[in-house]
Amino acid sequence: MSALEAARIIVRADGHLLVDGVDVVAPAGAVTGLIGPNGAGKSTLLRALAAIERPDAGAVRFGDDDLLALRRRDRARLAALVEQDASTDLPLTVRDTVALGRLPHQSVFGADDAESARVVAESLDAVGMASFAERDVTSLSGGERQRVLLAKALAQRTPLLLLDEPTNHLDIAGQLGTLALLDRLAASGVAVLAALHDLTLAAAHCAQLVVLAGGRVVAAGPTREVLTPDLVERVYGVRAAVLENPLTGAPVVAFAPHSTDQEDA
Ligand SMILES: Nc1ncnc2c1ncn2[C@@H]1O[C@H](COP(=O)(O)OP(=O)(O)OP(=O)(O)O)[C@@H](O)[C@H]1O
Repeated sequence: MSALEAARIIVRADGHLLVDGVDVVAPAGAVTGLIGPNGAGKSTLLRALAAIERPDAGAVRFGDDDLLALRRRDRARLAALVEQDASTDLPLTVRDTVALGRLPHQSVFGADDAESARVVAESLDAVGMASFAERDVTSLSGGERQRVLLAKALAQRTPLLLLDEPTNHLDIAGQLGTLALLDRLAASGVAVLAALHDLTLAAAHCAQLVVLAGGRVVAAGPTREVLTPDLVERVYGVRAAVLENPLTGAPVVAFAPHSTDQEDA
């Protein structure tokens, strides 16, 4: 099984250094969390890893493949990116939107239509959107749209899945369902790298974390080692305690409100 291995990634825009020499490893069979404050560079990094916007320097490998050197179609068979709040302005049905994820696998002769239809149906089912298949995608709520975009990435059937805030807009059941789905994909051998804001969700589902701040990796490694009160205070400027979820034993992050921060210190 292959791992995503990105080294010394640099992204500049308009004279600003947005990603500054970042190394990331995301192994197959695990969900790796990418965390960090607003503006840390998470989305920029994910877009660079997927070569949506090519990095100015650095290497992105998946197993034996150099992702930056591959043709777009070949890369799209290896890596899928679910972008944050990606627009779904095309007036397509939900089914046809998800079917776009099959394009990298389709021959010009269209001989795999039945297979594609099956994968699209399975992908919609996996995100609980099967009953929306004929709806116009522009009529969906934010959370429904988010699920459809995830289904489109699932339909790509890639061994590497990159996700930018996949729980955005989702209610708590949707958030837990999405993370459970990522767990299942990882268990089937997929390498999953997900930018997440909710530290408790990240702690419960990610075997390892990469912490980004100011375009740099400030910590990386096994979640229980990385996610400490000190790290949270250093990176987010918020006082925190890492507790144990009484239902699961997983870490739960509790925060001190900003207003009492100084008095209690
Ligand atoms: N063209 C640009 N010129 C200058 N700065 C930019 C440009 N594009 C993005 N940025 C800045 O780069 C930084 C990283 O943005 P990015 O969207 O990658 O952060 P993020 O970690 O995903 O944040 P969030 O958690 O808010 O989604 C931000 O401060 C953003 O304002």
